[in-house]
Amino acid sequence: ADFSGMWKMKTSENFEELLKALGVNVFVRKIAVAAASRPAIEITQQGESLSIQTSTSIRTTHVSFTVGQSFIEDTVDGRPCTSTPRWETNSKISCEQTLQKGEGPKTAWTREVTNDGELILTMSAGDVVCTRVYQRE
Ligand SMILES: C=C1C2=C(C[C@@]1(C)C/C=C/C(C)=C/C(=O)O)C(C)(C)CCC2
Repeated sequence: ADFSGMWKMKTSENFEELLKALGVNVFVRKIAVAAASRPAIEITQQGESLSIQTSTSIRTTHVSFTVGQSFIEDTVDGRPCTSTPRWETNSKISCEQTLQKGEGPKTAWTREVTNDGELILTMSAGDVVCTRVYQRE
């Protein structure tokens, strides 16, 4: 599947609950929820390699990875982890994360391009799952 494009968010559910499950305090959660309500996502893909830039008013993150190869990124609450992305289907990438240090709930993300051209991101922490749906600009 092709994840490339400029994506804008259509819906988000459980984002604040995700941050709460990760122990983010209410003050920072409110800032993050506000900032993450209007993200600009830019994905470029060459074969199995993806580069994802996630821009918000207060923080922009940039990850590049090749599916099947572990890489280092931050969890959504900003903690360094080792991520291992793999194809779950030919249009869905599943990525398990392992914290580099310290303890915390098990985190993971999935990214999927649907048949009607939407991008679905799920981020999980323990049994809390946040689902965000994007459309191409
Ligand atoms: C603004 C964000 C902030 C945080 C994480 C992030 C980066 C949340 C954005 C996530 C998005 C936009 C995900 C997506 O839609 O892919 C922290 C909790 C460290 C706190 C500071 C503000």
